[in-house]
This record gives sequence, C-alpha cells and structure tokens, in this order.
Amino acid sequence: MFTSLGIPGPKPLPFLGNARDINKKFTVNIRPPIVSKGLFFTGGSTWKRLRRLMTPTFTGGKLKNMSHFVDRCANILKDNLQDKTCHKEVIDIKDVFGAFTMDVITGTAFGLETNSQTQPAEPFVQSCKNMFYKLSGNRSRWLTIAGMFPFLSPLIRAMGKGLLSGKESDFLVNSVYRMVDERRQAIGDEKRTDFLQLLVNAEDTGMDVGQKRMSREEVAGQGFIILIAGYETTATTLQYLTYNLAKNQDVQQRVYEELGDELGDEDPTYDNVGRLKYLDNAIHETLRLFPPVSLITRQALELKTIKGVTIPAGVGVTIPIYSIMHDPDYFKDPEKFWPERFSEAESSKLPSILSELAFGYGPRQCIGMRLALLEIKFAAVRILRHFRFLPCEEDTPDKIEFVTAGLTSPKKPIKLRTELRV
Ligand code: HEM
Repeated sequence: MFTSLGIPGPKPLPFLGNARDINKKFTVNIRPPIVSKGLFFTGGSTWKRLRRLMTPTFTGGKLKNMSHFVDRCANILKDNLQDKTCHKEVIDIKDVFGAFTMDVITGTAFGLETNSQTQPAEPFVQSCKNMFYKLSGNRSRWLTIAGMFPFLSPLIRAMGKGLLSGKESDFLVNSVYRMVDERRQAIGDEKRTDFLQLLVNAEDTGMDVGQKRMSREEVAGQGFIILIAGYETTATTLQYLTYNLAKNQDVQQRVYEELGDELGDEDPTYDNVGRLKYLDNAIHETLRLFPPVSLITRQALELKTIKGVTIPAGVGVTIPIYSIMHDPDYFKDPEKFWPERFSEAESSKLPSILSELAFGYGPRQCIGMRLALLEIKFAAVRILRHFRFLPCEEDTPDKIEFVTAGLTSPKKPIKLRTELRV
C-alpha cells in the first residue's frame, strides 16, 4: 500500500504469536451506519453476543439445507459458460463468477432470486455491482489505514471517509430494511432457510444475556455484512482458481480425473464434495497464492509481549496474510502453484495456523468459510466436468498486478477461454 502511495512506510516487524491475545476493534465511522452494526466491524461484548447469535446459522445442517439452492446457481453458471464456449467468447471470468456468487449470496442471505447470471440489469444486482465496484477501489483503503493505525481513526472520521455512499447504497439499505421488516412479522418461521430469517429467529442463550434477539438494525447490519463479505471474496477465489488451472493444465487434468473417479455423474452434494481431496488442495493453494483479503488487523487492548515483542495498548497490529503466504521460510518455491502442498503428507509439515489463514485466525476467523468452500466446490464440479479452461495470451498475464486496497483484485480483468470436453 505504501509503495503505491509513493511513501516508504514503516518497516514491518515480523513475529509469530497467538492472535487470540490481541483483539479487534474498529473505530472508523462507517457509512451507511447499519454496516457498522455488522459482525466484522464490532468489537468487545457486542461482537461476542452477535457472534454467539450468528454461529448456529452457519452449522453443517443449515448449510446442507442451502446446498440445493447453491447447486441451482452452479447449474446456471454452467449454462452461462456453455453459451460463451459455443460462441468462442474470450471470457472475463470475474464477471461470470461474480454473477454466480451474487446469486448465491442474495439467495442464501435474503431468500431472493436475483438471477444476476441471466438478468444483470435487475436493480438489486445493479446496485450491488456498483457498490462493489467502489468498494474494490480507493474506499477500502481508508478502512485498511484505520485498521493499521487506529490513532488515525478520528482524523479519517473527521474527513468523512466512509465505506459506501451514494444512491446504490441507499437503495440497498432500504431494500434490506424492507426485507427485515417482513421477516420480523414471521419470527419463528422454520420453513424459510435463508440467513435473514435464521437471524430474526435466533435467540441468545449465553450466560450474560441482556437482549435475547437481535434488534432490527442489528439484523439489517448482519444481512449487509454477509452481502459484502460473501460476494467479492468468493468470486475472487473462483477467478484465481480457474486462472491457476488454465496456467497449469496438468493440475486441471488431475482435478478432472478426480471428479470422474470420485463422483462419476453424481450431482454435487454437501457430503460427496468432501471426497474431492485434490480439488480441496487446489482451492487452498489458490487461497495461499491469492488470498482475497491480503491483510487483517487487530488492536492491542492492553500491553502485551509476544515472543519478545512488546506491543503497547492501543497499537494496531497487522497480520499480512499475503506476505506470510508467500514467505519462502514456510512455503518452498512460494510463487509456484503446487496443490500437493496441502495434501495430508505435506501440510502436516506446516504450522497449522497457515492452512486456513486466508480466512483469518482465532475467534474472529471468517464465519462464512464453510459456505464459501461449499460454493466454490459446487461451482468447480459443475463447470470443470464440462469445460477446459485455457489461457488467452495477453489477457492471461503470468504475473498479476493488484489494486492495492486490502483486497487482491487484479488491476486488469483476467480473461480466459474455455473449450468443451468431449
Ligand atoms: C473465499 C471466501 C472468503 C474469504 C477468503 C474470507 C475471508 C475473511 C477474512 C480474512 C476475515 C477476517 C478474519 C479475521 O479478522 O481473523 C473474514 C471475516 C468474516 N467473513 Fe469471510 N471470507 C470469505 C467468505 C465469506 C462468506 C461467504 C461470508 C458470509 C456468508 C463471510 C462472512 C464473514 C463475516 C461475517 C466475517 C466477520 C467475522 C467476525 O468478525 O467475527 N465471508 N472473512
């Protein structure tokens, strides 16, 4: 980030400690204000209560209920790619996967069928797209700066630098509130399986229960944060997965053969995708090479000494996921795409914290990790059975340049070609 701003910046002080000892606290003013009610942006006892309320909505059983819907979206993705393959199109893969993850997240979060893969002009889809376009640019830089240097937060707040603003975010906020109000009319409805209804139904059973259910604003905040956290990250992973496979045809062939050996013609299910070990390794290797969130931040709430490094209270601590995942001390030949690193034999040699660091670490680790992996696997099964991804010269660069804003979005769209497998 500093290099892109043209200033040298501080020298990183590397150490490995226990991220549980340092808490997370955001003090930056986020717009629209309901976003600041979202789990990601809360701290202390508020975060504890919200996390306790949200955790049961992400269990295996709940995800299983959602998996049929995810598969329906993955099938539309396949049809979409089929069309592009027949027309020999050069494919902007982020666009294609973005539409898929948008459909999954709006369906699983709000029970909406936005059909962004088939109807990209739908107003909810358009507003989300515009909002994310802004989010992957300069705006998230202010959040990254606030996370790294908490003492700058009041200044950033005073400058009025929020996260999202404009008519698209107003439209989305109103839409989310409208949906929350409808759901609150139906508290206890067990038939609806989307996150919004699960959150409205959720009752806190913790020791220090004050408020049993989430307030209207809190439910809306979680809906919004699920939308923000679940769309871009998962689409980015699918983008880089197919990029890696296009560049490494031997790996793509192995993934394809595993699909045939393990699943044959079976539809993907919550249970059977667990048999696809090599695909799982390829996904984890993709998340290592291109972690969608390149750094996470914490703040020392009290004076801490970890492995000889003293961190005064209030100091921001940055966990540079991207740099750690490319550190040759942990990963031999770190720029190489080598899924075998995450095989049982090889991964046992790695510190366990590194296997899923792309999703963060400790109690604040990504709550949507299992949904994201499920989505990626369903999409992979549906498309890799039918298509071979291929590079297309200048639009599939060997080295990718990123927009430096805490997310590993490429500066230029990555494009691939596909051909039908016979
Ligand atoms: C490949 C996809 C994804 C990646 C790489 C990813 C990554 C992350 C990371 C790095 C964090 C911060 C963890 C920390 O500070 O230790 C996080 C938090 C979070 N993620 Fe994800 N995420 C993904 C998908 C999702 C999905 C699909 C959802 C929702 C359905 C989601 C919801 C959240 C939420 C709510 C938090 C805040 C957790 C808390 O603060 O307690 N994420 N994610």
